[in-house]
Amino acid sequence: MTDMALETSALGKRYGRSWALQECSLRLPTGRIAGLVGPNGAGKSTLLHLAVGLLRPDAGWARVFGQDPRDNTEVLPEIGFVAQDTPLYRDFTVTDLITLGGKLNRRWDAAFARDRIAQLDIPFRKPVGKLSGGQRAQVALTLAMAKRPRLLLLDEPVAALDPLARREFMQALMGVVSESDTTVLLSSHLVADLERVCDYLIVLQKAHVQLAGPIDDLLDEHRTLVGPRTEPDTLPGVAKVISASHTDRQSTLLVRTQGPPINDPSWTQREVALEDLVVAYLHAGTRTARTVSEVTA
Ligand SMILES: Nc1ncnc2c1ncn2[C@@H]1O[C@H](COP(=O)(O)OP(=O)(O)OP(=O)(O)O)[C@@H](O)[C@H]1O
Repeated sequence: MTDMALETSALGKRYGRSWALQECSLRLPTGRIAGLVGPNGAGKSTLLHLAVGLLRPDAGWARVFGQDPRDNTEVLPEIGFVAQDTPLYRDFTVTDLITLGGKLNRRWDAAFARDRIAQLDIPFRKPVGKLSGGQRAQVALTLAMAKRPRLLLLDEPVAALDPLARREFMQALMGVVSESDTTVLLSSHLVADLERVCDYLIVLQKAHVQLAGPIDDLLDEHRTLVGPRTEPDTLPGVAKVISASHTDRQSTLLVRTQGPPINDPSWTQREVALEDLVVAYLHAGTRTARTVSEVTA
């Protein structure tokens, strides 16, 4: 029995001559709520589709709870997936979809689905196509959860929602997850939303994983240093300079630390905000287009 909900090794997917995802090695432990962040075209949907077995890798492998989702249909009931734009049968009512879910899924908690839709005050008898975007997103999440999956993959579930609906959706997601032992991987462009609910982060840029790990560890391992203008190749206690900006007199560095604490008095140290960390790695990714960090479990 593995304690990894999702594990990939050198995973890659190519369209023609372009890699949509390349050399992706990740280990997402069970019980995490992980955010997958990256700009348009970074490879987020591709990774999620590979994880659910909807795409075949051109390199490497993906395993969900230790099994290849393409070869092992037994693992599919363990995975709930809500694709981008929450595609649902638009002429079906919520009641129809709950009934359909019962016919298509081995393990199906219709009572949970009905209770949650009633709590959210979403009409059961209206065609789904006539619901608001926020209501449709909630219906899609409810149906995915009614499957009682052990891994829930959500591709930009809040993209269509206004800020209030977004916040409500994220709170609902946290509530639902805290009542079960579901591992969640959700993609979004909005780091602030992810920060509120996620305890694990994966940053993708140009088909490559730039950074991955538990958010607390990532924040612990990085510092902003402000000091006299310099362009240092090495600094004691620094594994890597991720980003640097300079004025005439002063340099500001975002660094990944290593080993003993940095105690050079010429540098003032600050903790790093998650958004700044993500932005620094995305900029670093545009410069190198290669992985700049090993992936930590
Ligand atoms: N079916 C396809 N055929 C050809 N290229 C594709 C296909 N699907 C994705 N791509 C390309 O693969 C790359 C990664 O796309 P992907 O949809 O995974 O990115 P994403 O990070 O989810 O983007 P977004 O935030 O815009 O949804 C992009 O360059 C995209 O154009």
